[in-house]
Amino acid sequence: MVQRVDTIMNGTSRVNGTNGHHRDSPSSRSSRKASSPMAPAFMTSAPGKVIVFGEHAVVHGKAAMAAAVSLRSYLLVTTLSKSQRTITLVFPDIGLDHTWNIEDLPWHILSKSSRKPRYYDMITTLDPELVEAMQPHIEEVSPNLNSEKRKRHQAAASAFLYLFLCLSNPTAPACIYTLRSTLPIGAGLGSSASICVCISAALLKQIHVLSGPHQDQPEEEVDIQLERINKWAFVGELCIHGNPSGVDNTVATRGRAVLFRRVDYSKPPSATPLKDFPELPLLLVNTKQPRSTSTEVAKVATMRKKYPAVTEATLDSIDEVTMSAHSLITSDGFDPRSEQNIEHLGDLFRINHGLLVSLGVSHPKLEHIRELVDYADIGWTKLTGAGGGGCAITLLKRGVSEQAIRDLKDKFEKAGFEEYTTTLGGSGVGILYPAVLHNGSEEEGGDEIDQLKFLNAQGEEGIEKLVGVGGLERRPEWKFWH
Ligand SMILES: Nc1ncnc2c1ncn2[C@@H]1O[C@H](COP(=O)(O)OP(=O)(O)O)[C@@H](O)[C@H]1O
Ligand SMILES: C[C@@](O)(CCOP(=O)(O)O)CC(=O)O
Repeated sequence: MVQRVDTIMNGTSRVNGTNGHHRDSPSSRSSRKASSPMAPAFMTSAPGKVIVFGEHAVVHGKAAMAAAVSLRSYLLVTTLSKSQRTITLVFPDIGLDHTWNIEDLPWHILSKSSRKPRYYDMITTLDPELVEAMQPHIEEVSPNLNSEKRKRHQAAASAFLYLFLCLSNPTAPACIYTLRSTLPIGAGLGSSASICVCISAALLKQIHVLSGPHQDQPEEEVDIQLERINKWAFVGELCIHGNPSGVDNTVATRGRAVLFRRVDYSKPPSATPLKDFPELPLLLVNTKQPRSTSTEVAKVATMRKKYPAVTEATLDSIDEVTMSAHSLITSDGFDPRSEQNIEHLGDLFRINHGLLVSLGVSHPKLEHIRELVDYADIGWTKLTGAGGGGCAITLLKRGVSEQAIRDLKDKFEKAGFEEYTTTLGGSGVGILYPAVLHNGSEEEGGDEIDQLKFLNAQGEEGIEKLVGVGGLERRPEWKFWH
């Protein structure tokens, strides 16, 4: 590990924010040799997701239905002065702060032309030699933490470093990558995918291979940019999870809601956008029981090995549930206000959850949420995401009284659970370039979002207010590929 020198934390003099843009006088422009200006600070952002139907089965080629949530991750990229040759990750949500010397990184592995992937390649597996060459640089990340925290740090650092090595080069500008998220980490809401999308979009932007987003961008061009971001986010997910289906990064990239299926991992998945995804009366509750997606996914793989026929039949049943829900919500007469339609979806929630229980990926705390809802008799509950802890979603029956919901929420609170207010089906990946908002002030250049302000923003509301996008905010300076 190298000592971090002169970063934005201990002085802004060498940091190139937008307000630090060189403004040369005409005479200095003509007398000085032209040099490429430093890039302004910029931000990327991507949402988390809820899987409404089909988690785990989707890893084995079955369908899943998922929608973006308004909780999001945000990455601020700050370029340092040219005299510096370091990249720094500042990920305060997990307490990670690490610096690498760019020149020390294992570029030699990628110097063979057949090895270095191109930014437009489709990568479906990690290069074992590159993973091995990265190991010493990953092992130096937070070596003194307990194993659980170290794993978290090293997983996030691996995803970043793998993408950086593939997409960047030894002459890359020194940078600080500061990441914050309003998503709970490791709770089934796709936090890892959302950070991978932020990282992928930022690195692709830095090597100038993303066009737009801009108004009137043709649909096919929009699609190419989104696929480019999504493909590399999937590679980041491979580093964190080992065996991701790709549904999380697809929703985090594209936003809205999708019906997703990946049968052949060497080919792109099919992701059908669900236009007009209904506004469902949902409660989203976190057990706060930590767990890891890769452990839960491995449990199902073990079940499949031990009991192939039974497990395959269970996964097929989940597929049937997802497709039945898809037929229902895309049918002409579907109305989320109809008692009958909601009851039909509720039955599918219950069946899907039961099948996940039988795969061994529930947790007593998830069952406690389900019990509380069942006792109150006001809805249907299923786990969402990998399970083993994390979050559950409850679909509320029509006509449930406010009081009954309040009583239930009290019980959740007493049990130590946390409820989130979020809307489904929001925007996917977005970019704020440069990281400046025009807050109605007349000052030249607007208000720059610098690292200090970003690190000091308090909670979900503080972050959204500062960066100008999320559940409560939608500033026009943010651009999305739609
Ligand atoms: N805000 C964040 N900051 C840094 N790393 C993060 C953040 N969110 C997620 N991660 C990375 O993703 C991992 C969680 O991934 P995972 O177990 O799949 O949970 P989830 O269901 O939330 O995606 C963390 O251990 C960490 O490495
Ligand atoms: C269990 C799974 O279907 C979803 C995992 O979601 P999350 O990482 O718990 O947010 C795995 C996957 O699709 O890659």
